[in-house]
Amino acid sequence: MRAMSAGGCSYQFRIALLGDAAVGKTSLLRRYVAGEPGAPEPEPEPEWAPTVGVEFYSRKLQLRAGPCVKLQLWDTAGHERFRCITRSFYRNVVGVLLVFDVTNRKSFEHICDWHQEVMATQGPHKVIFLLVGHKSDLQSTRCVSAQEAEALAASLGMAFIETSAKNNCNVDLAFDTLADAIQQALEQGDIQLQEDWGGIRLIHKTQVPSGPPRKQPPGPCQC
Ligand SMILES: Nc1nc2c(ncn2[C@@H]2O[C@H](COP(=O)(O)OP(=O)(O)OP(=O)(O)O)[C@@H](O)[C@H]2O)c(=O)[nH]1
Repeated sequence: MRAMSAGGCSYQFRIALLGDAAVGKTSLLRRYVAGEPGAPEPEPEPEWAPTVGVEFYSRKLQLRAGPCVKLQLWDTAGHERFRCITRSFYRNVVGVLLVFDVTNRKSFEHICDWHQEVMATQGPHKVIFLLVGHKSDLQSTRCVSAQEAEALAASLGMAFIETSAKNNCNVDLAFDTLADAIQQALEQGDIQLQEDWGGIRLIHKTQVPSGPPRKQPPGPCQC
């Protein structure tokens, strides 16, 4: 199925960011949301405060394949004490960014546990994952190489991207890549729209051709 719309969005994709506490999930999301054309000036960076439960963000995105989608973005707390709250959200997402900090080996080692958590609670719907190695600006204290992260991503059947909220490196690329993969899975029938599932929602049914697809991104930065 393929729906298109003139001005509004065709679909809403619900996406969650998961990973250990303090890996940078909130910073990555805030950077992404602040990058939307016409978005208000970002608030000054607050002192670091852990996320409590789940916080919600959204951004519109013109997909490479044509349609405009609304991404509903769920920022989950990484701390164990919020796990029973965050776990209840996994069933209703179509995409997950699994985030670790390239300077924190434990956060990388816990990626399989995060993946397993989602797989165990996801229900009948397919979830598209992306592995994100965050804080790539901190090269001198890095302790997870891109090669090992790529190998892990390949073994789990997902792509891998390194990002930095501080340098604004690959932030848009990470979300674009995940959204494009979801759209592709939808077009190929690997994911289906279902009334009782909030992972993907059809929000415009008008069959009016959409505008031109967005320009190709310049490619990943090498930070
Ligand atoms: N150097 C560097 N620091 C970052 C980056 N992104 C986030 N940080 C810092 O990492 C710390 C944790 O960031 P958060 O975004 O709050 O982490 P989180 O994963 O949302 O944490 P929880 O809400 O506890 O799960 C903060 O001090 C941020 O300033 C980055 O790209 N580079």
